[in-house]
Order: sequence, then C-alpha cells, then structure tokens
Amino acid sequence: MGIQSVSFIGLGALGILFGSQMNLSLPKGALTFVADETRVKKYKEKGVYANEQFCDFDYRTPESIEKPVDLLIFSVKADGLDAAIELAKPIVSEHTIILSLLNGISSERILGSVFGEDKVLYSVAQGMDAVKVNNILSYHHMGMICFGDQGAGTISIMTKEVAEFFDRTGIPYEVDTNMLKRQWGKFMLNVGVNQTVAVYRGNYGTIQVEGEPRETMIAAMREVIRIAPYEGITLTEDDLSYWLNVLNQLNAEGKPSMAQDVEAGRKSEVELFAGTVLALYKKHKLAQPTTNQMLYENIQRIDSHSV
Ligand SMILES: NC(=O)C1=CN([C@@H]2O[C@H](COP(=O)(O)OP(=O)(O)OC[C@H]3O[C@@H](n4cnc5c(N)ncnc54)[C@H](OP(=O)(O)O)[C@@H]3O)[C@@H](O)[C@H]2O)C=CC1
Ligand SMILES: CC(C)(CO)C(=O)C(=O)O
Repeated sequence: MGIQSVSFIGLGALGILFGSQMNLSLPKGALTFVADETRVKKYKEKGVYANEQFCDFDYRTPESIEKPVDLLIFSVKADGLDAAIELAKPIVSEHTIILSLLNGISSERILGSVFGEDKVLYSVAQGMDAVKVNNILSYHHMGMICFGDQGAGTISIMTKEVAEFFDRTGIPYEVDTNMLKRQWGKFMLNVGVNQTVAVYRGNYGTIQVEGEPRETMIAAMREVIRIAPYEGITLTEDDLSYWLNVLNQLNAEGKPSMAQDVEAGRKSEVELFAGTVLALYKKHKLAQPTTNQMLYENIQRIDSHSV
C-alpha cells in the first residue's frame, strides 16, 4: 500500500515548500500540518501562500488525528525541536517513518533517541532558495530532499517506500547511500553560507562573487573539512567545489534561513553551525578555528538583540 498519510510539524519555509507540492496530488486528509491548538487557530485564520498560491492545508492538533501517520516530517527550527517531539508522540507508531529537514548534524540522533533509531531516516534539504516573510513563501528553486539510511551502502525498505511516495507526489529527491557524508557536506555549506550572509547582512549574490564575504565563507567551510576526519568523515576540496556549485545556482536575491531569522529579529541557529564547530575543535583538543570563532561572536551579538 505504501505511504498513505503524512504529517509535517513546522509550517515554515520548508514545510510550506514541500507540503504545497504534495498537496497537489494527495487526496484530502492524507496530508496534515500538526501543531498545538494556538498555532492551529492562527494558521486557520491567516493561511499561508506559496508563490502567490493559497495553500489549502489541513491543520490539526495531534489529538484530532485518528491514527498514527505513515510518514512524519519535522520541519521546525532547532529551538522548536523538543516541543515538536513532545507534540508528535501521539501520531507515531511502530510503522511511522520519520524524516528531519533540520539543518545541522544532530536532529536525527535526537529523534532516534526518542522514537527509536529504526524509525528515522537521515535527510538533508538542499538547493532551495525559499524566502518566507510572515505567511508568504516565495522561491525560484524548490531544491530537493536527499535521504537514505544511516548506515553507508544500504537501501532499506523504508527508504524505498519514501522514494516511491516522493515519486507519487512530485517531490524532487535523491537517495544517498552515504548520508553521513552528505549531511556533513551540507553542514559545511551552512557553516559557510548561512553565517557569512547573516553577518554581512547580504544575500546569495554577496557570496557568489569574489571578495571578502566569499573568502570568509570558504574559510569557515575549510574549518569543517579540517575537523571532519576526527569524527570519522572525509570531506575534500572536491566536496567544497560541489557545494559551492550548489550555491552558484541560487537566485542572487534569495537568502539562507539564518539571514531571514536575523532580519525578522528571531534567534538564529548558530549553535547548530559555529557552536557545533567550536565544540568539536574543543572536544578534539585543537586550537579554536578563527573564522568560526569570529562568526560565532558576531552572530551571538546579533542574537542578543533578538527575541
Ligand atoms: N529555509 C530554508 O531554505 C532551509 C531550511 N533548512 C532547515 O530546516 C529547518 C526549518 O527551517 P525553516 O522552514 O526555514 O523554518 P521556519 O522558521 O520558516 O519555520 C519553522 C516553523 O516551525 C514552527 N514551529 C516551531 N515550533 C513548533 C512546534 N512546537 N509545533 C509546531 N510547529 C512549530 C514555527 O511556527 P510559528 O511560525 O507558528 O512559530 C514555524 O512556522 C531549520 O533547521 C533550517 O535550518 C534546511 C534547508 C533549507
Ligand atoms: C542551503 C540553504 C542555504 C538553502 O538551500 C539552507 O540550508 C538554508 O537556508 O538554511
């Protein structure tokens, strides 16, 4: 029968982006956005838009969902993950497959420790230039979801089921048999681009041209390459080129999620990025990486004025 029901937790840029695509082909009731009562009320009143189209989403509290869902997608920011996990518990059964679109290298481990590692696939969302202002999402590139099993070289039945579901619902995807490396590659990208664009108050255009911001971004990414082997991951200059190429495709006017947080006065996800890099250098008793240190301090300063 395959995956028949899917819930997102997180009606943000990514939830709207992929949810609106799925909504085009799924029967009514198959796709739900799960939230607490206050959020459900707000979403029903205000609605959301994707590229100027109204999204006819089904907003639900977990209690109002009749049975556990087949696929559960976490699309909250890092500071919302714990509450989202609590909220999700009633709609998870032994058959539920869990995906996390969160950036960073820790959310799958956290989800696995709560729901069981056997339910969680590893994933990264990449290549999108989504910009969300209030309840309106705009994008030129939808990007894709890369996913697969935690263990390298395997393609489980769960992975095949999600691939079949994405085929059916028109979600661009790639199955990767080395997800830890992919996730570290994406981590390297975010450490570079998200933090640099936030600090320089720019957009993708700022780092697509030669100059100080692009040099800063690449220096921060190389600090990830340097620490990766201490965690059992190999990243090379070829990986750096691959991810720089991903960035070159994006609409120059678009911005990473961190820059959008800073502009909206929300707390950033700096702990997922420089916070994690600095902690890893400390863990492995290496001298602190200067570029990430500088970015961390700057973003912390910006965050101190946020709510
Ligand atoms: N934006 C992008 O292009 C990309 C983002 N990512 C990553 O994906 C993750 C999500 O990012 P993004 O979509 O930009 O995030 P947004 O900030 O746009 O959206 C997060 C959403 O989660 C909701 N939320 C927070 N807590 C809860 C909760 N307890 N229950 C239900 N909903 C909750 C928020 O609701 P409310 O607004 O009502 O508070 C908000 O709508 C992040 O880790 C980000 O780094 C990865 C790739 C690309
Ligand atoms: C890769 C990028 C920059 C958008 O695709 C992202 O992950 C983000 O905005 O957080």
